[in-house]
Amino acid sequence: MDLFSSTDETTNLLPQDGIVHYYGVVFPKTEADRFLQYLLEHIEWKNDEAVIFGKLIVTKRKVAWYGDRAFEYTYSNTTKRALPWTKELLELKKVVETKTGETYNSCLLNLYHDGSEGMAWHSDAERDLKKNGAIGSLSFGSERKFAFKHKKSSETVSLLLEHGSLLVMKGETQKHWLHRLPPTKLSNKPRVNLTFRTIVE
Ligand SMILES: O=C(O)CCC(=O)C(=O)O
Ligand SMILES: [Fe+2]
Repeated sequence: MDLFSSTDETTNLLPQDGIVHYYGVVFPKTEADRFLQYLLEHIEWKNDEAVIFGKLIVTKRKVAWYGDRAFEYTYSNTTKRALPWTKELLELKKVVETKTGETYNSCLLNLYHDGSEGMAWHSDAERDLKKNGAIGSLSFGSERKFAFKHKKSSETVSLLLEHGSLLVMKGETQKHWLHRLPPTKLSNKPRVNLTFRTIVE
């Protein structure tokens, strides 16, 4: 047995101040291909908007938000309302809940059309999110690098998020670490990411 395999769910990728587990590929290729196609075609993709220094910024990356109820969720100074789950999203949620041993009541989806689109350093610790709640992240499509940076020491940890893979961030990860999806010249294909979260009211 490979003792330090990154797909071993007991291996914490962070050296301290948080917990990140990479489960590797959790869907067979044909199933992952089918989910990618479904997500590209049937999710209600919208341009992501942010208000930065009072200016409205519209990103190329597209987003969608689904949940148990029509939750309102605020980030980057804009408010979004969750859509009701689809059958397929509930199927994916079930897989993430079973594998991670956690429950979730909402999901933020991101569509990166190609490697020119990414997401800048941030942490997911908005007011609406459960404090230290687990975030389960599924990736479909183009394989992309994902990186963590410690807020104080600037230490970084990075990994590749494969087609059909699962990652979980939990404990104090959001409090102490930033994460990002760097843009890359290595990809000209789309990627869809789903982050399952817990919203508190
Ligand atoms: O695309 C990813 O893998 C990460 C997305 C992310 O960090 C987020 O939605 O907050
Ligand atoms: Fe994030």
